[in-house]
Amino acid sequence: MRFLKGHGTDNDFVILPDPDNELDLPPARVAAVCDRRAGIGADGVLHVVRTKLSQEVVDQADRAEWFMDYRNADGSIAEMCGNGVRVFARYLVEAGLAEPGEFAVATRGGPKLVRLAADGDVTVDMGKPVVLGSSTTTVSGQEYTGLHVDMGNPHLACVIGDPVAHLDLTHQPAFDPAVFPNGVNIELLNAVGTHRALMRVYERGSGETRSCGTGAVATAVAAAHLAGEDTGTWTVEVPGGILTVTLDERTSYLAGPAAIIASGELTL
Ligand SMILES: N[C@@H](CCC[C@H](N)C(=O)O)C(=O)O
Repeated sequence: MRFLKGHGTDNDFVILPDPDNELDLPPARVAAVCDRRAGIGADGVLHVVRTKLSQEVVDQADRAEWFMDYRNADGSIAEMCGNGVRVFARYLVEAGLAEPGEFAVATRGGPKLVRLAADGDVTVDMGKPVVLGSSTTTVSGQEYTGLHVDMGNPHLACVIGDPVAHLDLTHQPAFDPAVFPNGVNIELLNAVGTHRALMRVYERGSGETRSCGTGAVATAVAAAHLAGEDTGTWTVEVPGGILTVTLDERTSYLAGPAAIIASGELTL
């Protein structure tokens, strides 16, 4: 079957076009595709399906023609992926499946409005982040406290004093399963200067990745909280590049580059 490969600030995805929702994608198959040695290699899969043909999101069919059925690298299902939806939008336009400009994409976290700019950036309206309190994580024996932020998917965003560049994120950081029964994406960040943060992330279902869009918004929320602010624009620097997050009274926006870099045939 045909596949494409794309990324947004090095958060990389295998795109599987399947308009009629005919593909069987058990976790082991997704994990095989995402394997960086024996497969194509990716942080996740963007399964492209017509919204009206997916029972899960058929109620969004009047808003969005296409459903981003997102899977993590281990094959688990996630509600939302901020970089994924930006790459998904880029794919739809390049494939002639959507008109350039503004349109909605169906996700398990609800329909997301995306906008493609002439400079190559893709912006997505991520909705209003929901802060649900605080919790802790432990990385290499060091405990950090952060904000529990719901972006459709769960996040724990911790502003820390230690330089994020020095953290060892090769292992799953510990977290409280009573707070996060379905797992959590963990962002560690340094707030630097005005409205700028350096972020690293350990993603649920994928391990450390070089970027995470929902995580960048959670990071901006945590940095804003630290500064005693609710609104504004934050630059979030991740190992894979730079994302821009805007928080306003009603919603949040995530902006950054998104590219399709390869296509081919895959033997599943
Ligand atoms: N990289 C994504 C988030 C992907 C899903 C996440 N791992 C989860 O399980 O919630 C992003 O850009 O937001």
